[in-house]
Amino acid sequence: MRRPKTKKFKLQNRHSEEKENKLLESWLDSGKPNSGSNPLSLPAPPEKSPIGILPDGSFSPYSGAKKFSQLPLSKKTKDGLAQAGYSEMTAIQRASLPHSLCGRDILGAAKTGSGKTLAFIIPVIEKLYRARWGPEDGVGCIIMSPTRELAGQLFEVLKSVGKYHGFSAGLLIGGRKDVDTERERVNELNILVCTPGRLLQHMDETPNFECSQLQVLVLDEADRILDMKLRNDLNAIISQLPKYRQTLLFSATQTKSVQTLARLSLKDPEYISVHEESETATPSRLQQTAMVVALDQKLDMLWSFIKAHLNSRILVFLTCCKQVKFVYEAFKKLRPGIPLKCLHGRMKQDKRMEIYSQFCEKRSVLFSTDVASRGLDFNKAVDWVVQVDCPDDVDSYIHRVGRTARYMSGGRSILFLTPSETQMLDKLQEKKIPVRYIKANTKRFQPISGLLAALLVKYPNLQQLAERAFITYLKSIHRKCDKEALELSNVPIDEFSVSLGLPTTPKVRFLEKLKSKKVSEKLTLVSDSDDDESPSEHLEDSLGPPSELLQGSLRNGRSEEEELQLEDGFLAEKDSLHAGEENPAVTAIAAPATRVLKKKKLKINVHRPVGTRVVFDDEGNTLPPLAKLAETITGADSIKLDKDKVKQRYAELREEMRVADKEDKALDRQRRKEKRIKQKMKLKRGRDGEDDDDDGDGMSEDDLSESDGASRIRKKAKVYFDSDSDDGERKGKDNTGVGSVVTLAEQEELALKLLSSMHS
Ligand SMILES: Nc1ncnc2c1ncn2[C@@H]1O[C@H](COP(=O)(O)OP(=O)(O)OP(=O)(O)O)[C@@H](O)[C@H]1O
Repeated sequence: MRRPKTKKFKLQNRHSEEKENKLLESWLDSGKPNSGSNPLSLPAPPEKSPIGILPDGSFSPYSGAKKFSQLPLSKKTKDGLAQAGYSEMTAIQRASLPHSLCGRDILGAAKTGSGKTLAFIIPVIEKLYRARWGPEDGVGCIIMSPTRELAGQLFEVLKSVGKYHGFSAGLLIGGRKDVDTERERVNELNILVCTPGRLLQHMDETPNFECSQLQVLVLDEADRILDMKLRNDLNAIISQLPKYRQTLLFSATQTKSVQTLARLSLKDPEYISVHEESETATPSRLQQTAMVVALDQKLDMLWSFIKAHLNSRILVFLTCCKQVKFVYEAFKKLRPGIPLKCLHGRMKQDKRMEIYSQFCEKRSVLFSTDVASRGLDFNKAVDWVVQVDCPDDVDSYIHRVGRTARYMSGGRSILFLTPSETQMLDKLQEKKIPVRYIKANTKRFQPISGLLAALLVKYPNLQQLAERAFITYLKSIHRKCDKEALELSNVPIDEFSVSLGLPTTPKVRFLEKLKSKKVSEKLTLVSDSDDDESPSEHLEDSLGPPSELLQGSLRNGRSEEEELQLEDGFLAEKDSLHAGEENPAVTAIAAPATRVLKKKKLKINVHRPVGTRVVFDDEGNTLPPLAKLAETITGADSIKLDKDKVKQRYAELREEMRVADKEDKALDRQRRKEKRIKQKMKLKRGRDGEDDDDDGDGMSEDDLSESDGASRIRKKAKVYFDSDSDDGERKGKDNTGVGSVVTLAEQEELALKLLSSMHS
């Protein structure tokens, strides 16, 4: 019943909109303001605006406009913009708004933090306003984002700029439980801000949900939404949208692939890339640095970095959720002196949103996966972006570092690269990304592998996290190696495991399979060719570290290295740059191949010492004795760990364990004694024909453990005072004259122990 009315209404709307668009286009095409009647009383363009040239060669009277107030926008939008504090336009807004307001399809590209959000929010609001869109018209616009946090952020901008308009807008993102409430309301919404998955869920499951009247489709971070991972979702969504619509695509790394864009059926899109001629592809106020850090020193370096920047807001990127979880939990226990937070895709949505807003508000360190790499604004207040693991590609790098130096503010970034990842620097250079090569200040380098090892002994859960982080990281490296034709055998696996504090290198099934596959391939080759070389030589070749490859991938020409002196002094000074002494990065650059071999040898010595007792864990893995573990950490590591500290920590740990063991034994003795006494009492009562309720109040042992401390002491005391004592223990009489098996001092000690166990 509602549809025909809506359609009629829509036709009228379209008619008036087309008229208005014609008017605007005539302005744009003629280069002169239209002096004729204006149905929406759009303001005339500024009289003395410098005339700009549009990509199609025509003049635009608005391209010279610098302020939003100079654009033909509705008063409500202008008020919303003014209220939110936006007056001057940024480059991408200046360049794209004259086109998008005319209803053209846009492919917008501009650096991170340059204001692309307003470049699509304004035309969306204006389009619906001019079409006099109402609740009965249903969904008029869809704004899609690849992540939930970004969708939330876009929704906030839409709310603030569109606050004087009467449109209904909704945020549809996964991880929210109120799908049913969404279902009831989704048809009444005019603007949907969503992630592809949730939108598709509504398209599939919500009765009567349709977008047949859609006017504008916006893809923020378009290249990400169009890439392979979200490909199927997007295709399914597009198939349910009308072809007659305006499409706006924005990203800092815009795709120009015709094949990709063909799926969106764009109509003569305007490609607007405002920074294409710019000297750099990243914001000019962003200071970017990179340093070579061996894989097994990354956590040490990260810890040292955090300790040196306790007054900064730091965003740390790691490859996977498991790494984020482990590093967050481990660092939290080590207490660096700054609040720590973590964000990854496996967290509950409410928690994710909470962390996101907390990080916007407070100085802290946020460990995150790439879920925070795109679009997030974090209140423009991130001081440092630290990439502990090399990003997958240059585009990912651009988006990650783009979380700082946004709009007018400055920012810094640092990228840790292992010796085999240094080719990334060349790729960045090719794409006009100025990264300075620096070194760490060795004086501020604080190794933590020993502390992590101690933590893992103390907290078994943390050990599990470490193992998972270890395996997942290797998997991610394996995937990368596949892509970039690198050898996984270059990765110092044992050293990496030790650096996470793991007592033994966990078994990695896929690695073992890979190794056996390689060995069998080699053996087949040997048997095929009538070669004189022994198979064992081949075997060694295939398993040994191909050090040449590692060396070959290193950058030479160290004279080109630049160093950055920062006031915090974390980064190295020039002298130490060339000294190559204690700096782990220097060691890694100078002789990576020999170092790996040396460490391999050491490792073998540590794990298979002749004549040493081999200890096995529950799963049959060999465990080095604790002393040997210390050797592994202190002796094998070329980064000169603080041996004394490690030893001292182990001594402390041993002492703690000794005390705990003593207490356990004492408790166990007492329990056994107690049991014997109870048994005797039972026997005695049985003999006397009494009820066998030994406490007299009907409480079981379990009840006893649940009851409050005072009654526990009373009950225990009762047992001792009432019992006979013929078990060979020292006998005594208390002043009540009742027979007792323990002395007063023992009773006091027992009571104290019970109290302390109760508190712990
Ligand atoms: N015209 C403007 N005047 C003042 N501040 C602005 C203006 N436009 C945008 N900003 C501010 O600039 C910051 C970055 O804007 P926005 O998030 O839109 O950047 P972006 O280009 O979309 O970045 P990314 O590529 O990372 O998604 C925001 O804090 C926003 O409030």
